[in-house]
Amino acid sequence: MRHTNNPNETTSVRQIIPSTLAQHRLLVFCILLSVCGAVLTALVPPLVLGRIIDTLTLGTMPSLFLVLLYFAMLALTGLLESAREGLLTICGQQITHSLRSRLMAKFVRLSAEELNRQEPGAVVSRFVGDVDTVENLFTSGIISMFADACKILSILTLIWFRNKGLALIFLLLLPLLFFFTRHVQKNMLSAQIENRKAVSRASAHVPETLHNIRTIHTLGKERYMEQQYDRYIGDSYRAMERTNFYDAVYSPVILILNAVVVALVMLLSASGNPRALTLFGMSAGTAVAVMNYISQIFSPVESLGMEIQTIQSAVAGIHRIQEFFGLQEKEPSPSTTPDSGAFAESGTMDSCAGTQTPSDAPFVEFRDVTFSYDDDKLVLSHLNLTVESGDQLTLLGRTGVGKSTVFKLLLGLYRPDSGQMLIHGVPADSIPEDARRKLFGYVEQSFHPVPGTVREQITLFDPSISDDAVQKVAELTELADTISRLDLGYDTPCSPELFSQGQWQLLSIARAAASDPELLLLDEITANLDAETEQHVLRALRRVSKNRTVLSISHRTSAEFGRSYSLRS
Ligand SMILES: Nc1ncnc2c1ncn2[C@@H]1O[C@H](COP(=O)(O)OP(=O)(O)OP(=O)(O)O)[C@@H](O)[C@H]1O
Repeated sequence: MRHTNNPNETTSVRQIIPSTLAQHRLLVFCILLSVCGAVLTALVPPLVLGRIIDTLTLGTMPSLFLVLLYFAMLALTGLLESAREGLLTICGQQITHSLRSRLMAKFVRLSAEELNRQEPGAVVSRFVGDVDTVENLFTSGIISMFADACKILSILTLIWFRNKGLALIFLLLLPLLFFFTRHVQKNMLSAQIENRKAVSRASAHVPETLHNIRTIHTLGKERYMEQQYDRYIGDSYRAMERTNFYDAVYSPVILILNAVVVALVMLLSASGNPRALTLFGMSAGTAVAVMNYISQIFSPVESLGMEIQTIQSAVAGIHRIQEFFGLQEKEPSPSTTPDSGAFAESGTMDSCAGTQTPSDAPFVEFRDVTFSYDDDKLVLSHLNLTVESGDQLTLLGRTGVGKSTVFKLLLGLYRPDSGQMLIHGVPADSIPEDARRKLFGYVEQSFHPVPGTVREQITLFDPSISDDAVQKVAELTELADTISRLDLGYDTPCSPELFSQGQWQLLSIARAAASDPELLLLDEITANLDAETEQHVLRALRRVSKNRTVLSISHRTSAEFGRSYSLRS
């Protein structure tokens, strides 16, 4: 079933973009003003220049006003064009910000099943590549296309009033020029994509060769690896050649076309033929203005091709982002679930002692739980297990029997197919997010650092965890001395070489204990440690686990913690 936790949260690109633009009306107005202003002011200088030339050809001096007007209009056009670019960039950034915020809001609401199905690379490309294509839609897509279309139309209109013959030539020529430009751009793009693929294959080939150097020597595959590398480099070279060819051909073709059109119009206007003169006749000043317009009209036609490309990529990007917004979310908010009871009121476990939760309910109870990830593969069958407050229990069992699955059900990531998974008598999956951090402390096989300082590894940026609490857990885990010996103590930025593997695992325990959780979940935490470090970690763990409920997972045959429970398939 697909649903959204917050029904007011917009999850449609087609709504996010207009609502972002509506929030920045002044910005949008300024963009439109600068776009239209730049198009109109760019038309004036050639006209003024034409007038100056006409005045000069009559043997009189042009007025200072005309000369100043010419330069002022050139400057104004430049100013408006740079303002347009700047404002478009700001607008694109606003849209990028809105899209990424909504994508992140969606990401944290995704269900565990959906997260499992997602390729990490594909998710990252939604946030980065696809959002960038939507930003480009505004910075170099729709608005630029509108500006270029206005420019072409206004130049054509002006030429029509100045030289109908030239306007007719352009009406015939521009579609041909447009299709030629698109042809060149498409071929260049496909050559560039081929080149990028070939370069990335060649780049990957080098570390792969170094990584497998012993196997290559052992199997005598040096020649084969060399040939592969040559092939990738050859592909890249051929693709580059194609790009260079089109690049080299396009500009001369446009310049020659420009020159041919100018020459044709000049020849016809100077031919003296009365028929030709009705279409092409013009004064010297108009000739200068027209030549100016001819050179101006080619560049927007060239840009139009790229803008179409940008819009096509943005449409594909919007489609992919929309797909992401359609992914399955977690079950509805617990505040709407009647049996989430006391958890929903304050979001903490303290309230569980209240009258709404049955006082005799065990801390953790698997009540006849049956669970499978897919319909055909049963992982847990009719599991009955009770953990009382203060209990310390180790789950034992061979690999694949479902020990980690028990934790996932307990953390409320999945729902049992049948039976009930209860915490203090409340279904685990209906416990609010903020109550979970107070309720569970989770220690995994290895430490997963977050970017930040040593303190932030422990607090996970939770402002409610005080410096005293950080110090206390560091002492409990015997890390306090090690941390105080660091240059910046708790404020030392974290890097892999800062601690040994055992110390990282101690930091993991400190992190789990920092929020003073009621239940500690330990997932084979000593699996990667040597015997001595293991004893060290277990000692720290015993101190942290005092007066706490602990549920641990172990591959071993005997329990590291309290009593044991053997899971069987
Ligand atoms: N996300 C998932 N989607 C589908 N099947 C899964 C998923 N996670 C685990 N499984 C399957 O469920 C079964 C139990 O896995 P689980 O990780 O709970 O076992 P385990 O007892 O913790 O194993 P180990 O001790 O090796 O970590 C396995 O057969 C595994 O392939």
